Amino acid sequence: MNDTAVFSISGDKVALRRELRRRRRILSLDQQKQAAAALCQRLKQLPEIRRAKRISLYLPVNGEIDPTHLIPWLRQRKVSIYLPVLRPFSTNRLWFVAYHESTPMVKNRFGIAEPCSRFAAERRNRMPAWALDTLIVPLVGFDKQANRMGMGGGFYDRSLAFMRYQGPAPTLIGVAHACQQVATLPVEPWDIPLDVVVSDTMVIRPIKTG
Ligand SMILES: Nc1nc2c(c(=O)[nH]1)N(C=O)[C@@H](CNc1ccc(C(=O)N[C@@H](CCC(=O)O)C(=O)O)cc1)CN2
Ligand SMILES: Nc1ncnc2c1ncn2[C@@H]1O[C@H](COP(=O)(O)OP(=O)(O)OP(=O)(O)O)[C@@H](O)[C@H]1O
Repeated sequence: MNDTAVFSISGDKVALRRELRRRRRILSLDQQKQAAAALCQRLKQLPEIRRAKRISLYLPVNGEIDPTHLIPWLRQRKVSIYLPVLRPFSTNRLWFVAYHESTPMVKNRFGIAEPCSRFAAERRNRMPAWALDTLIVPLVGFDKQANRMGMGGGFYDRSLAFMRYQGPAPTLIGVAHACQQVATLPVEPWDIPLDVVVSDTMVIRPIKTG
């Protein structure tokens, strides 16, 4: 199962990322659908989701596990939903922009749908990350300590760097397919730790030390 341990020992993040992205991309439509349903079942049970009033999630691409089944449920519960938007004039940082039924959408430079720039530019349509209750973060890989690997742009790490300091902080929930688990991932100094990882088959919380 964890046949990629060899990659993490060698520290070859680029090769590991490529392999993990391949794994999720080759899942069949049926496997994708089942995984999304199982993921959302688990997410709905989590206290960090049930008590949240402001949540960010993402629109999946290229085999990413799909958290959007949560949307009707969240809307029913009057939870405000936000999407990550590539922040203009800023290196690899995100804005979190309101996602209503009527939010005008465009594709960003990675081909991911996001609220259009005119909508996102209006401050009233955005929420600073510290004011969100919970972020659902897309993972490329994770390990049993809930360490994460993302797309490699450092978007989430940069946008959440404020969490190193005292102050209000959202709960971070990483999500991925079970096949994206590896034995151990290298932890980088800039990595912001997740509170929990949820896949279609399990919920992993890091063992707290210190
Ligand atoms: N669905 C989704 N939305 C998201 C993220 C994500 O991981 N998933 N992000 C999380 O950070 C941000 C976008 N980050 C990204 C970082 C790198 C690449 C990337 O490397 N894409 C190409 C390169 C193609 C190109 O340059 O056009 C690739 O897939 O090889 C894509 C998105 C914000 N929105
Ligand atoms: N707070 C930060 N300030 C400046 N650079 C950062 C910060 N966080 C991460 N980076 C840079 O971003 C790059 C990508 O980091 P990494 O490989 O950990 O991405 P990732 O965590 O997989 O991506 P993402 O956060 O988008 O999911 C690294 O070169 C790193 O130096």
